[in-house]
Amino acid sequence: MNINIADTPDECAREAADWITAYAERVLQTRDRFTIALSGGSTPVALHKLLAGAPYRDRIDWKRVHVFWGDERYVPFDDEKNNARMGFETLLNHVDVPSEQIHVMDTTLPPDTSMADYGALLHRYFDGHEHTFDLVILGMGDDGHTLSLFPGTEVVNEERDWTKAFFLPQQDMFRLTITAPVVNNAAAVIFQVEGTKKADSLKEVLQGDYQPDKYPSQRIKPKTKDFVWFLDKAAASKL
Ligand SMILES: O=C1O[C@H](COP(=O)(O)O)[C@@H](O)[C@H](O)[C@H]1O
Repeated sequence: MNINIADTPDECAREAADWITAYAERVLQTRDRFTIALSGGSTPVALHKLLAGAPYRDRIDWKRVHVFWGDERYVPFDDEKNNARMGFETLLNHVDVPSEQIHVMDTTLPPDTSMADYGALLHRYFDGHEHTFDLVILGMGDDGHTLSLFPGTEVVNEERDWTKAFFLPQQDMFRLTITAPVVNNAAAVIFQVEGTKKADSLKEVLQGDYQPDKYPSQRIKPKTKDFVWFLDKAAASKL
């Protein structure tokens, strides 16, 4: 695991964009496709916008990229809280990924059906392969959640199923998510975490006792050496 600390959120996004671009170029030299899981929330916006513009956009062969999401809020696609909508507006509307290679978590189906379908899709893509995704991009909430693995929820401890849907009472909504086993078998994983409000949880996640029910990001322990935390100084201030 590597920890990269940038002075500002903009620098943090730029360093993550540099890393992702170099890594995607490297993977596509020897393989015909690049599979990536995007995160939601607000942190990835700056990163996406960088990847969608020069010089990054032109260094990645987007026609060979297959896009997935790590998690979704169960709201319609055009709702401002929808993670996939954000991914399209900030990145996918500006690069050349074939539409059949973009796999949103469907919020028009019942939540369990949507996640059963998504799990089946992931198994079709990755069964028989050494790794799952080539890259999973993760964020972390102020409370230490990642994906839709929230403190105190059963899904944090999921060992078998690759996807889950569940109702999150504190947000009064269903959540759709991939689970720790699929992330921990990815070829590369990065976290992007910014801001003072995340500093306390981040310290616990990285340096505290192992308490994944309280700090679900601790469940992410990929086998790969390509595991990088991109932090800004504010998020890293308590380390
Ligand atoms: O709800 C979510 O929150 C986390 C963190 O979001 P941020 O706004 O603090 O960057 C995000 O990683 C996750 O995908 C999203 O669904």
